[in-house]
Amino acid sequence: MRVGLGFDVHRFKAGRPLMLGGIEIPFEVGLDGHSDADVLLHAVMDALLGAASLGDIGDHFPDTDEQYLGASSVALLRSVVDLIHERNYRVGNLDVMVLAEQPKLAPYKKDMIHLLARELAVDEMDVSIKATTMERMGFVGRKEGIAVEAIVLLIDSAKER
Ligand SMILES: Nc1ccn([C@@H]2O[C@H](COP(=O)(O)O)[C@@H](O)[C@H]2O)c(=O)n1
Ligand SMILES: C[C@@]1(CO)OP(=O)(O)OP(=O)(O)OC[C@H]1O
Repeated sequence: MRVGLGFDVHRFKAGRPLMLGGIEIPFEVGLDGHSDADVLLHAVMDALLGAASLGDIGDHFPDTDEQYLGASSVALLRSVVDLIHERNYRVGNLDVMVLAEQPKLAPYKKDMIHLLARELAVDEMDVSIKATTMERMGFVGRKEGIAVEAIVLLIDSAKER
């Protein structure tokens, strides 16, 4: 078994949709980024890549490459999951912590869990998404952006046979 840690931060930006966990969330601003800026999926990808010692998302999808301009993070996640499966790993479980003063994410967690379970090929019980404010402290507390931490367990399928 191998464990991986992911962390990402994106700044709020007006005029963009807010993509989080593959879901478009109704909110007054979105997040800035080269891709669709789905900070939650970015942290999940880094956790998966980290668990497999495959670098980070910047190594795989450089923000200097035009092909990733406006890219769907769900599409990027699919290629990361393919890499993981090619190396005979399967996901054991995923735990995500979203740090966001706004918006309230509770109504959207079920949809995010459904999407992540489908993309990671695991049961919904193996995906956990939690959210917290920063009690108005720091950049999250000032509503400048959203930060996400993710931790994932990979299981070596070859060793299970
Ligand atoms: N963006 C957020 C932040 C928090 N929640 C939910 O509210 C609970 C209380 O948050 P505190 O930061 O005040 O402890 C938290 O446990 C989450 O259930 C949320 O949905 N979206
Ligand atoms: C996803 C990529 C590539 O489009 O761009 P961003 O959306 O800016 O995201 P970030 O987490 O800053 O870094 C990874 C990038 O290479």
